[in-house]
Parts: sequence; C-alpha cells; structure tokens
Amino acid sequence: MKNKLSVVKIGGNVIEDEKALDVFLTAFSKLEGLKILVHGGGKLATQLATKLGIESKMIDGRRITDAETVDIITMVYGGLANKKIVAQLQAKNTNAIGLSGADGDSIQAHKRPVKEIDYGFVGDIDSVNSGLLTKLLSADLTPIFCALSHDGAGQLLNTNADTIASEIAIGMASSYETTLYYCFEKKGVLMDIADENSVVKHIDSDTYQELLSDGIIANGMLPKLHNCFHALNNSVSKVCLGDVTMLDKETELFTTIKL
Ligand SMILES: Nc1ncnc2c1ncn2[C@@H]1O[C@H](COP(=O)(O)OP(=O)(O)O)[C@@H](O)[C@H]1O
Ligand SMILES: CC(=O)N[C@@H](CCC(=O)OP(=O)(O)O)C(=O)O
Repeated sequence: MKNKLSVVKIGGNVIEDEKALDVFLTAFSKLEGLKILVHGGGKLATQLATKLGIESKMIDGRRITDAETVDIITMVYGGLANKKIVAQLQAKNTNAIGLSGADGDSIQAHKRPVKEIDYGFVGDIDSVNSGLLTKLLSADLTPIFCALSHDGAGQLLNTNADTIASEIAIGMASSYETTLYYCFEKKGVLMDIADENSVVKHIDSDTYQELLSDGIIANGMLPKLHNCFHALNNSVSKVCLGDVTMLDKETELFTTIKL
C-alpha cells in the first residue's frame, strides 16, 4: 500500500489576511502524514509593483511577466511570502523548508512560447523532481513552494501556483496516494456565488460538464477546476476545494472532486 501525501495550495487572498493565514497554518501544521504546501501571492506582487510605480498586466488570470516584473515576483514569492510562511510554521513545530523551483532543481519549466500573447518570463512545467521531494519528506521536512520555476539555464520563471500544486501532486502520485487541496476564500465550489453556503459537496466529470454549461463556474474557478481534472486524470486520487478551515477534522462543508 502507498503512503498518503497531501499537497495543499493557498491563494493570495489567504496570505494577505494575517488571521486567515494563522488559522490555515495551525490546521496545516496539525495535518497528519506527509505534506507539501504551495502558496500564491499574486495580490502582494501587484501591491508592491504599484508602490514601485510599475503597472501589472494580467491576461486570462496570468501575469505578463517582463524583466522588471520577474524581479518583483522573485522578491515577493521567493522572499517575503515564502519566508514568512516558513517562519510561522517553525513556530507551530512543523519543520518547513522553503523552495522555489530552482532550489534542488525541483521544478523545471520552459518559457511559454510567444503566440498571440507574449507572457514574458512565464514558465510551463516540464518536470517535477519527485526524487528530491521524497528525500525531503523522508527527512521529516515539509517543503513549502512558491510560484517560481526555472529553465535550467539560469532563468527564473513565473508559474501559476494552482498549476505548480497540480503538477507536484501529479509528479508524486506514482509513489504516494495523493490528495490535492485548494484553499481559497470561499467554502468550495458554490452554486450561487452570492450564497456562501451553497457549496456543491461532490463533483465528478458529469457534474463538472453541467456546472460549466450552466455558467456556474466563472473567472478564477475555470482554470482552477481545469487543474483539478488534469490532476485526477493523471493519477491523483482526490481533490478538495474549500476555505482555510477545510483541513480541520471537524469541517464538513467543502467540495470533493473525484472522476
Ligand atoms: N461557482 C463558483 N464557486 C466559487 N468561486 C467561484 C465560482 N465561480 C467563480 N468563482 C471565483 O473563483 C475565485 C477563486 O479563484 P482564484 O481567485 O484564482 O483563487 P485563488 O485565491 O486560489 O488564487 C473565487 O474567489 C470566486 O470569486
Ligand atoms: C503566471 C502567473 O500568473 N503567476 C501568478 C503566480 C502567483 C499566484 O498564482 O498567486 P495566487 O494563487 O495568489 O493567484 C501571478 O504572478 O499572479
């Protein structure tokens, strides 16, 4: 039987809110078994760029990452956000180790080819170094990933944190029974975006098609669910979506997705 592994992603809205982040990190530190955390931080990067007088451009939820912007996101994702989370987890007795995709050659990617849009230094993932992650997990370390990959030729690349989480989960799924968790500011996938409690508790491939054709899923939820099904179609056992309380044993209201 395979060991269980939890790959958990938190979005920028959670990182920004000190209380929500603390609730989440407390639950994460208590989560039993092997675990990996991936964090975003898009909002923090936009805020710093604004302070520095640099305009942030997003297309379909993806940041246009020019040379100035890749420096900013390296400072924010790999520096401030990652190190704060690592330090807070240490205070909660979790031996966290912060990583970008360049550290230990953990996530290799290539710069997205220019078609209609030039995304700049945005990376599409080629491989996850599951051997390294297995070694870290065996040494009782909990890897904490930010949204940076690298091209193996010295260039850091910006990669959406939801995608990093699903690719890590896929990369580990041959060795571990892997569950992927997406924590964000809603209690799960909602039937009615205005009603916090209208959580769709279970989604499978058929329900997904219905939700799509009924227009229930929009904006950031479209690529998120695409990532969920990509993971499930590549050996990840289960995906859960919910708010910062989702990892608490008592919490019942969240979305579970299985094929
Ligand atoms: N049916 C839905 N249920 C829940 N959220 C939805 C739905 N449709 C669209 N959304 C939007 O998707 C957003 C989550 O995506 P995103 O902002 O990319 O998350 P993250 O904070 O993890 O980066 C929610 O904040 C919500 O506004
Ligand atoms: C290419 C791309 O768009 N990358 C994202 C990475 C951060 C991220 O994904 O953060 P959230 O999870 O908080 O949205 C960005 O720079 O906004």
